[in-house]
Amino acid sequence: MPWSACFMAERTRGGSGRIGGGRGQERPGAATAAADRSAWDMAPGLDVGSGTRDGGLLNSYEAEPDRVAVIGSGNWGSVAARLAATNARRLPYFQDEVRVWVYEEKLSNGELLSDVINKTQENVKYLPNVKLGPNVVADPNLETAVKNATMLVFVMPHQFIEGICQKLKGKIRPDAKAISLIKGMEMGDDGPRLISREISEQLGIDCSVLMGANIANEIAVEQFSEATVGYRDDKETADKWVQVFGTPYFQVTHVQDVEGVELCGTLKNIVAIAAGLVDGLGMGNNTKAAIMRIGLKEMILFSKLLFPSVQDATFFESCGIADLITTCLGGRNRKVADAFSKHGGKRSFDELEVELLNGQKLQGVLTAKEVFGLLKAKDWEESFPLFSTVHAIATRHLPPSAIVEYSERAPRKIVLFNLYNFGAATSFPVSRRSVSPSKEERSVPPTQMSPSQLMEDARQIKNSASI
Ligand SMILES: NC(=O)c1ccc[n+]([C@@H]2O[C@H](COP(=O)([O-])OP(=O)(O)OC[C@H]3O[C@@H](n4cnc5c(N)ncnc54)[C@H](O)[C@@H]3O)[C@@H](O)[C@H]2O)c1
Ligand SMILES: O=P(O)(O)OC[C@H](O)CO
Repeated sequence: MPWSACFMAERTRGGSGRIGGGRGQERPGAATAAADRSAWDMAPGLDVGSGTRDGGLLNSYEAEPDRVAVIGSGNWGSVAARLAATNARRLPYFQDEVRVWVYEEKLSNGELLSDVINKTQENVKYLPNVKLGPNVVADPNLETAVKNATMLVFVMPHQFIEGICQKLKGKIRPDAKAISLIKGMEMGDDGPRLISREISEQLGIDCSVLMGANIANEIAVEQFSEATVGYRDDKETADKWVQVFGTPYFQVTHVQDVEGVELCGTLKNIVAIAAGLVDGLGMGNNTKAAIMRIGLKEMILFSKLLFPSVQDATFFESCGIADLITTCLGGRNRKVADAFSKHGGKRSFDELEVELLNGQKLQGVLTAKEVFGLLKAKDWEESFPLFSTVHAIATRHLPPSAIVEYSERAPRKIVLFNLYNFGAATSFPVSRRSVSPSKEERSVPPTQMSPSQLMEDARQIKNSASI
């Protein structure tokens, strides 16, 4: 795609977004290492994103350039650091250094990962053969990694976020802004909690999200991609996040729908597991497209049941349909589910994750479990046959083939009622005996989560699913 076309594009829904405008400047005195610089890096005079063009951002940064810290250094964390470092070098309103917190580990040659990153500018374990940039500093100490940072980028597997937030309490600037690149959610005693909410509540700071069709290895080699920033009400900060990450090859827009954007990124991982399962079964494109369609429908319904404010249009941004497609075609969730399926469900996801991903982590299996916990609590399973079946397969209560046998047409209640009320099913196939749920189980979801139209949609899905 020619960059000129990108520059002309009107980008931001509900904003004044425009690509181009030509105010971008090389930061005076910025570290330069021509060998490490992309064409974009070398191109002062171009700017990207949807932020205020004519001095707005620059003026607001004159007092103190922002300092970006990246918390997490896996596959995507390393690419996020590379993007932020590129922009920190070239834009005057960012401090040059981008510090990255590294979960320290010893490599097979005995060296520490953070030492190697600092020596080679390369995350040899999680993003080999890609230079992160001369201004990236790897720091295994969480406290010093975030010291004085005004912009905190959270990017790690979601299961670790709670512990990290605990450690960060009292260590960050109270005026810091956060963004979560984490695709996942948590189930607390009080119900589901999005990761951005967890960060916000634990640390008392604003937290936006960035999600999109973003297979990290492709962005690392600067193939054209898009992403969506979701923000709550602080558009100025959303503009800044666009400046932190946007490049001509990584087009970032923003929408005022933080929950919608985050739930897209979170839920698509469950659908990707389903897509991998059908791949492993040797099924073709039609089957995978059907899985993606059903999955998208469940993503929309689930998101709106949880947050009625979620906007339909969000599902058509990069964070929605585009991420669903790329993950189902080429992501890690798909890859491991494919292997699980090929092994007939005899080897666990945990085992295959270790074998296939070299320390990288899946999010889909855990997310399916967390989402299923809520479906069960609300008696929503029948309205979410694909999500429920993925969980039953991943926990090896159904065979991989159940993904096509049960998605959107089978008596999910039977399977899951058996699973949770009478102990786990031990052999396949699962009986189709009808089991009536109790009165309590039939109770409708709480009214604050179920606008009448949504519940009507849910009822329609439910009816079409029953046999
Ligand atoms: N990789 C991608 O293509 C991609 C793209 C978009 C979003 N994401 C999302 O970004 C998030 C982070 O994924 P990633 O790809 O950067 O990571 P990853 O899966 O590549 O790597 C796992 C990371 O977890 C760290 N880790 C291991 N044990 C830990 C612990 N106890 N505490 C803290 N950290 C620990 C490892 O050091 C490593 O940095 C996930 O939510 C993922 O869904 C990933
Ligand atoms: O590799 P996955 O399955 O974790 O997906 C990666 C990204 O989320 C794709 O946008």
